[in-house]
Amino acid sequence: MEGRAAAPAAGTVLNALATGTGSAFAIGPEVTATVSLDGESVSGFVAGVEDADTRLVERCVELVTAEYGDDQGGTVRTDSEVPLASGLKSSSAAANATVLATLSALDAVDEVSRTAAAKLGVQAARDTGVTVTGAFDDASASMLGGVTVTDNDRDELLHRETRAWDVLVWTPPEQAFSSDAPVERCRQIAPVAELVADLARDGEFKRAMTVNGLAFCGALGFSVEPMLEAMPDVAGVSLSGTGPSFVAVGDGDDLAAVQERWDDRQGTTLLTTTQSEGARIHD
Ligand SMILES: Nc1ncnc2c1ncn2[C@@H]1O[C@H](COP(=O)(O)OP(=O)(O)O)[C@@H](O)[C@H]1O
Ligand SMILES: O=C(O)C1=C[C@@H](OP(=O)(O)O)[C@@H](O)[C@H](O)C1
Repeated sequence: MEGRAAAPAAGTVLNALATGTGSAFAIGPEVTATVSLDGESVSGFVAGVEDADTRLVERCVELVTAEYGDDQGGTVRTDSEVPLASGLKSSSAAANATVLATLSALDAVDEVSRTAAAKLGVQAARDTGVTVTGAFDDASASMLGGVTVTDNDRDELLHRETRAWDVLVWTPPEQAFSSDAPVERCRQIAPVAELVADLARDGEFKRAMTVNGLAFCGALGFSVEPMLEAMPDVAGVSLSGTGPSFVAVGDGDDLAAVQERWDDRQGTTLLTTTQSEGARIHD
């Protein structure tokens, strides 16, 4: 009994740590999960990462086999095109891919809606402490594709649209785990987050993410310089999640100008696009 599925990474429009309302958009790079249900306990592996914390994906397999199978164990392996803990929602993508791969291994894909599958991944993230709010914003964007706005306190989808943007990502050579984020400092910028949520619900995603980025750089102690370097050329740029990556959206020519500046920084830049199809199961 084997299943494989892939789910896209995502960038941030609104970080949910201030108010519980969040917004994110799916992007090209993916996390692929391969699940084999051939044992009693569940063991996880992350390709290329020796000491990775595999509890999230192991918990995803446990939750799915408990609800839709017979508590089977086995192995889950993830292959990620984005670095872990860099603000690009690898945790949500890994959880979504693992939930779908496990459902596929059980031949139970048609029994579960995509939204319900994303919520199982959110539950696994809460159970293993890798999230603050549950991050249904990131999970829904990765599972459904497009741009989503969610209430993470109720795990409710408030709004979803698709956008065809080019996307530039800069990832510095550091990690920032969301579970270590200074939540109280984020709550102090709640009035700004409410304004960003209003813009996002109206589909004004670019302006929303730029206001989000300026506010969350302040709350989380990141420099706003990468944003200032992008703002002459693009309307949408933000710190992604709790960092350290930044994302800028627009069209290719404008992003090329930003990429030249961000290429002078340490780390890597990646030019990709928005992704509107969401997670997919491999045959
Ligand atoms: N590809 C992956 N495979 C398995 N677990 C993963 C993967 N990516 C992330 N995770 C889990 O998520 C945690 C990082 O989550 P988080 O700090 O929210 O970062 P991100 O912004 O990348 O989602 C990791 O410590 C690990 O438990
Ligand atoms: O743990 C959480 O509840 C969240 C973590 C952040 O994302 P990252 O995991 O990318 O830092 C944030 O953007 C999201 O809205 C909520």
